[in-house]
Amino acid sequence: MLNILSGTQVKVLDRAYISSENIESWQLMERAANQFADWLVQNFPDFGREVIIFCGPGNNGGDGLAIARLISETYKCVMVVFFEESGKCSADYQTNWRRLPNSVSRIFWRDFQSETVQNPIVIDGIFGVGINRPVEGVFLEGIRIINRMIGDKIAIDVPSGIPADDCLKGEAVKADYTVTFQFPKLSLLFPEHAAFVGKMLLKDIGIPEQFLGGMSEGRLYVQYKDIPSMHRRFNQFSHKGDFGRVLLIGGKTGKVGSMVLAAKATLRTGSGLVFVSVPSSEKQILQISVPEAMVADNSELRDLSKYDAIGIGPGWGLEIDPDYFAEILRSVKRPVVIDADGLNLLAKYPRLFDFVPSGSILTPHLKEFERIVSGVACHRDRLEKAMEFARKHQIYIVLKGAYTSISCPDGSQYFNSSGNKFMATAGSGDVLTGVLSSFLGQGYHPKQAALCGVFHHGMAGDLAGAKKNRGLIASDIIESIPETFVQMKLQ
Ligand SMILES: NC(=O)C1=CN([C@@H]2O[C@H](COP(=O)(O)OP(=O)(O)OC[C@H]3O[C@@H](n4cnc5c(N)ncnc54)[C@H](OP(=O)(O)O)[C@@H]3O)[C@@H](O)[C@H]2O)[C@@H](O)CC1
Ligand SMILES: Nc1ncnc2c1ncn2[C@@H]1O[C@H](COP(=O)(O)OP(=O)(O)O)[C@@H](O)[C@H]1O
Ligand SMILES: [K+]
Repeated sequence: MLNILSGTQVKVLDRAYISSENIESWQLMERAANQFADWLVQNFPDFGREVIIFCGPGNNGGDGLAIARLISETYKCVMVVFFEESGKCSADYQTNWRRLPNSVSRIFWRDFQSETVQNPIVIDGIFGVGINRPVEGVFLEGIRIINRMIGDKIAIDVPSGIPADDCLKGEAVKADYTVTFQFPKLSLLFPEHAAFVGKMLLKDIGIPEQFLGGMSEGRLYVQYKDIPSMHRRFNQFSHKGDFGRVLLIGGKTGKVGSMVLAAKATLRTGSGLVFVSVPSSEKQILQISVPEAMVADNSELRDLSKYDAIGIGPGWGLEIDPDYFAEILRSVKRPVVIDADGLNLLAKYPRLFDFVPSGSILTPHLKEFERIVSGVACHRDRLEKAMEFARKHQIYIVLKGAYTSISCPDGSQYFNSSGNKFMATAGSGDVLTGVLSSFLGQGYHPKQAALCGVFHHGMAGDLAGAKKNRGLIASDIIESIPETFVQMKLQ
């Protein structure tokens, strides 16, 4: 797992690593520039296009200059636009300025005429994580020039203007791609910055993970390689009971489809027995749509101790008696998954939080979260509030969206890397409820259930999205869940 450090820690990390490896700081910059240049050459193979690189006065600009040198023999025309005379810039900027070959043209920002270039590749190296105040003056002009230009725009590390860990105040470069180094900077994961970051690419510059671990601030980025070892293994003699009995509660008239999706997803994630509680008028729909599931009648709801996991809320409606909900929560003696109307009921009747079993997993999307903790200013604020909430109630908050975050009662916060925009379609969240309930029922610790569940759900969405693109529907995610286990070679 990759630690996400704050912007101010990047310099500390750099220094510590450089001294432990006995290398020069420009050599680390060279690795970053090489990674960027390799990606550029592979992805933009029209070498006749002009490449314009905007270089600010710090190491982000230094990266830009190193990149200019590295690509100067591949692209026919490479130009550096600079803002300060080299003597006033960072030491590694100066080193790379001296190493610029003659074939790279250099132009002072005020003399640059953007109208004279046609469809260039524009590289933004004005500021990276070292930005420490809102941008104004010449650099703001630079950002505006980039934003006015027409071409492919690629930010080095961070789109200039965006603070590494906070929300943008003012203007910033609107990039199509951001190639970031070592770990994703926190602010690249904020929904408010989507139009600035574009597609994020993560490039390793060779600082070992354990090095970052020593500086951990409790924020981690979860990738494919982290997941298989988190799974429980089952043996050849495993039986239905080992894979868990799961109960799902929800699905009022007109919304029973949410229970159909959740039940199918629970089964596809490997649960042994799935029971569903829906209003009696909806039972038949459920039985016909999911013959593998059993419909729980009210008498079965009296003894909740026989279920290994319970998922509550999709399509439930807001008319549910809060005392009935409280009774369910009180009588379950283990963590539950709460989604959709389960969350809306908690927001409507906050006293219900007192009954939520510790270790439970709550899965709000941004709106649902805001109903629970009103007054959210931006994503930074949301993440802090989610963290506080998780600690206070000793629960897991799965804040859904791109880079879904998982805030844990122990103060750690994880960011998921799988998933895609095509999953923003009705019922995707119901599928997640099923996946999470299934892992809880299979005996996973709630943290493992949350991390594995969110990752597999996103990965299933990626597999389905590769075939269905924007035609993806929630059922496609369900059908792709088994492939996620096959690809990870899970037993
Ligand atoms: N391990 C890694 O990740 C690696 C990171 N690397 C790269 O280094 C980048 C970080 O470089 P960095 O620290 O030099 O900061 P950077 O963003 O270039 O700007 C700082 C300069 O701008 C100034 N300044 C700040 N705000 C300002 C404002 N609003 N308006 C005007 N000026 C402002 C500030 O000076 P000040 O005025 O505050 O004294 C300073 O001169 C990082 O993003 C990545 O690209 C790789 O090369 C190697 C490995
Ligand atoms: N742009 C995106 N990138 C990655 N995942 C996404 C994106 N948009 C939505 N998702 C995922 O799809 C699911 C949508 O859930 P939710 O908003 O509850 O949908 P619904 O209420 O329609 O079931 C969440 O798991 C979320 O993380
Ligand atoms: K930048």
